[in-house]
Amino acid sequence: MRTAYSVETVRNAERELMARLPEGALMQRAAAGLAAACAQVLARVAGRVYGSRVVLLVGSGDNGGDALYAGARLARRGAAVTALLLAPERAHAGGLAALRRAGGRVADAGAASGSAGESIARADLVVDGIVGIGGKGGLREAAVPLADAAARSRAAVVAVDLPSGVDADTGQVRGDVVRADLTVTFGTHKPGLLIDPAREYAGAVRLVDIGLPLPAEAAELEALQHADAARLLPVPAAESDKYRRGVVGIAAGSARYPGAAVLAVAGALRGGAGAVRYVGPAGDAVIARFPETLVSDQGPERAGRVQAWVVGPGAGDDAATVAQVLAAKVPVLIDADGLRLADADAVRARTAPTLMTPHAGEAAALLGVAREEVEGARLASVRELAARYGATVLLKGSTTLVASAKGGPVRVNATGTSWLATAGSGDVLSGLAGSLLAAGLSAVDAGSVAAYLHGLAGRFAAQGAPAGAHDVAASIPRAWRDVRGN
Ligand SMILES: NC(=O)C1=CN([C@@H]2O[C@H](COP(=O)(O)OP(=O)(O)OC[C@H]3O[C@@H](n4cnc5c(N)ncnc54)[C@H](OP(=O)(O)O)[C@@H]3O)[C@@H](O)[C@H]2O)[C@@H](O)CC1
Ligand SMILES: Nc1ncnc2c1ncn2[C@@H]1O[C@H](COP(=O)(O)OP(=O)(O)O)[C@@H](O)[C@H]1O
Ligand SMILES: [K+]
Repeated sequence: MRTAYSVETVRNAERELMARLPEGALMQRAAAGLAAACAQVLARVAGRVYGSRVVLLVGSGDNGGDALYAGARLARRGAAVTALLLAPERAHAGGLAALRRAGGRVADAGAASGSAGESIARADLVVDGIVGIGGKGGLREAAVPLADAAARSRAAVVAVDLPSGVDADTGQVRGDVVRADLTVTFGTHKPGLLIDPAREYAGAVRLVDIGLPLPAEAAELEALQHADAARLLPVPAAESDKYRRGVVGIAAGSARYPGAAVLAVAGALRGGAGAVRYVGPAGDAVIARFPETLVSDQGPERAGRVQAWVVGPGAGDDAATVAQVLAAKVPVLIDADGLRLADADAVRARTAPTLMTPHAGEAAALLGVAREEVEGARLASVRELAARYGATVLLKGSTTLVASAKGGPVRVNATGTSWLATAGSGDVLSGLAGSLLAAGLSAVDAGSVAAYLHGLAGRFAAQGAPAGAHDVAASIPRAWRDVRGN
């Protein structure tokens, strides 16, 4: 499991560790890891470190200190290193001395603004040490021209700890920020490195272990890795039969949107339940495509036993079906139209697990805010929804988040691809997650494993070219095999 911790937790761990270590030791660990990563980047973009041109953007805190010490290491290996100081009188004194000793140049970024831009334009590598976890808000005015010059330059940009200006704890981006090709982060991932919009500015992320003592239960975010997903996948045993594997009920589709039913069933059939029951007006379309589906034209109450329900994709205005499903004593996944039609009190009153799967627009409607507000503050939004509804909430998007009403770390999924932004792919996800619920996974596990498989399936289906939602569903088995290593 990959984890991310809040700035406050990182600071506490830093204090605890610093008390046991000689002064400056932590920063040296960070700088060593940073310099090694920079050397690899230089080998790629300039052929080698010796003779390459490196510009350090140095703010007034320890983030700038990391950049200066790493710059000193690169200078000792023969790189021409120039540090541009945003606040010369407050730049990290030890780092500055080390850089000078190693033969690096130092300039005042403000006084030399024209030549600062030129050195950035000619650089092979720009190291962004403007601000890290001590930052508030977007970049300050003085730093903006440096970030702009770095964005225009051909140089690779390596961010120290975080791309300067992003919010470490929330992933929010207010105003200007640095766009990095690589972020070298210390001790732990920060939430902003895993959640959009900030994640997008971090580029690839490399974690340098500096020995921070971080308690597992204090994590803000968790991201499943292959081994975690593999452990959670419901795999049938010799004594399994279709009922023991779980039956998932899909109450979806309408005369207007029969395709949503077909796609939800397509996802459900690949999710690990032993059987898929469909109720609703799109039975003919479902059977024509998937003859293995158990189709009923009765409502959910009379459809026969299921271990979990999915309700809502393409449901139109069928509030009665949503209400019937919510009254069921089994886990329920509510998606799409179902989110609009579900009575909030009925959701809160449920005793079996509930998993709601809104995209940002649907989440905004439920919260009564503008869509941009949800997109800019995804972590707070998903937590707020989970608390309001007393349910597990999976917020879809480029980084999908899954929050439990009980609190605890929020799961973040990073397997997706923007090719998944295609009509109907959310229907596939809801069927897939419903199937995992029926197979016995908790709501958080079902949601996060489904997002994990769905993201991988999207990659396999697309491989750099457009794919339809049915292609995504058809690639789910490949995602399973990939996760299980066979
Ligand atoms: N924690 C750890 O374990 C370890 C941490 N380490 C490193 O320390 C870093 C944290 O250092 P830090 O605490 O000195 O804060 P930092 O990020 O340099 O920023 C503070 C400075 O930025 C300024 N500033 C603020 N907002 C700004 C903005 N929007 N735009 C521009 N400037 C802004 C602010 O100015 P002020 O408000 O004081 O005027 C202040 O001077 C951390 O990210 C990591 O790199 C590693 O060395 C080893 C282990
Ligand atoms: N830019 C993106 N990057 C990665 N995944 C995305 C992106 N945009 C959308 N997705 C994923 O695609 C799916 C779209 O679902 P949804 O918005 O419900 O679409 P629909 O209602 O058409 O099925 C979700 O799983 C979402 O997480
Ligand atoms: K930075």
